[in-house]
Amino acid sequence: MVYFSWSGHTQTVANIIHELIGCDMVEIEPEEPYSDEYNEVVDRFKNERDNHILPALRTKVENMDDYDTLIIGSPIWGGLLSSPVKSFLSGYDLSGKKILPFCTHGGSGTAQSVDNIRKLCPHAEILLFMAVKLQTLGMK
Ligand SMILES: Cc1cc2nc3c(=O)[nH]c(=O)nc-3n(C[C@H](O)[C@H](O)[C@H](O)COP(=O)(O)O)c2cc1C
Repeated sequence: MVYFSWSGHTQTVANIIHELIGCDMVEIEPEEPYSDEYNEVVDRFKNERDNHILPALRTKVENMDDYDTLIIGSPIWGGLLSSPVKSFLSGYDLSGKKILPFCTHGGSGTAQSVDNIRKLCPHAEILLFMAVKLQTLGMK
């Protein structure tokens, strides 16, 4: 499983899945961390979105060939997959692998994130998608 989480919600869900199934788990970390300030994150995200910027990542999975199934967790940002998860998916050839995506969001559901994954991984098989609303986690 790989996931990115800015404010901890996606990490909470990742931890629950990890506890249930005991898979390998890797957190996607950008080389330049996102600010702790919400407004600054929104500005950076908009710049990345509008200029098609994929942030460089510190995280590398050297043995991707060892896995045939990938669980991918992302917050929804502006109706999209978060930029670091886009970066991650664009960095590997996931052809022939199974992808089980999940997202956390504040109300918009999966929005365009499944389409984002389809475009970035055109030859992967995308299975069940899970969307978790913050309120479900007891968060606001
Ligand atoms: C830059 C940014 C954009 C967001 N855009 C949306 C959105 O379009 N729809 C939505 O439901 N929630 C949106 N949210 C809320 C997050 O999806 C939600 O808080 C998510 O659970 C955060 O996950 P995290 O704590 O793992 O970072 C946005 C949050 C941020 C920081």
